[in-house]
Amino acid sequence: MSDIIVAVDGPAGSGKSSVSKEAARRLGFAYLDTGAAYRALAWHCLDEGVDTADAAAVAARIDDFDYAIGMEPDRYFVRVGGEEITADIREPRVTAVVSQVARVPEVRAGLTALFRRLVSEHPKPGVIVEGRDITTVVAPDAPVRVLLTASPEARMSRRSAELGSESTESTAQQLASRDAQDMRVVDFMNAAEGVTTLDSTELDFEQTVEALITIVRAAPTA
Ligand SMILES: Nc1ncnc2c1ncn2[C@@H]1O[C@H](COP(=O)(O)OP(=O)(O)O)[C@@H](O)[C@H]1O
Ligand SMILES: Nc1ccn([C@@H]2O[C@H](COP(=O)(O)OP(=O)(O)O)[C@@H](O)[C@H]2O)c(=O)n1
Repeated sequence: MSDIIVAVDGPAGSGKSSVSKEAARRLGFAYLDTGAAYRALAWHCLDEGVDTADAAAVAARIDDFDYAIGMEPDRYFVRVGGEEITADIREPRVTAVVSQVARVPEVRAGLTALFRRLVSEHPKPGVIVEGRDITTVVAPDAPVRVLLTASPEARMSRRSAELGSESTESTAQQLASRDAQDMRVVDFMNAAEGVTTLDSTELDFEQTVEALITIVRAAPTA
């Protein structure tokens, strides 16, 4: 059982994955990227020829979804049915349909149960769990809950720098449209009661990691 659960939510490109992974590494904690599971299920649907716009067809895939994820910050991997798909789930064709998969209630219920099991089974002294609904749905009782934000301009320029090849304009459009679709399901733009907002717009990567670690260390149970 992980003692300290650190819940981190925020919009696309705010730095959730990279900052959470590095903070977990320095704290000796595990790290759970929940977006990877939604991406992996979307990849699986595409692989099986399932129409991702068909909610019932997508929901039918959740019960036998054979998913594995690395929660060691230095040994991150994603597998479905034993096949390693760590890089595949970041492909634009997956990113384009992941919000359709994530809006299906049966998918959210199934993956939420999976995340809670993974968090409870991990042997590290703590775990940082990042996504969109961790502070509100997956782990609302976590002793540390953070909303990681950044201005739309900062998020878009970070994401387009990361993707390199695509034009900044199309990256910005895709990011904004995915956030808008995701916001219909769960609010990750406004901090829920008791959630600390960490705005990284004016912080570099190192400063953001340090700020998150400071919040974790200041928590009563940490
Ligand atoms: N504070 C920051 N300043 C500059 N770049 C950052 C900062 N935080 C994260 N990044 C970079 O921005 C990109 C997007 O971060 P990522 O962790 O993938 O975001 P998210 O998981 O929220 O979508 C990555 O290349 C990451 O290294
Ligand atoms: N807790 C979560 C995490 C991700 N998601 C969905 O999964 C998608 C991919 O999440 P991600 O964290 O990999 O996205 P990025 O912000 O890293 O691009 C999001 O666009 C949401 O549709 C979700 O619904 N709930």
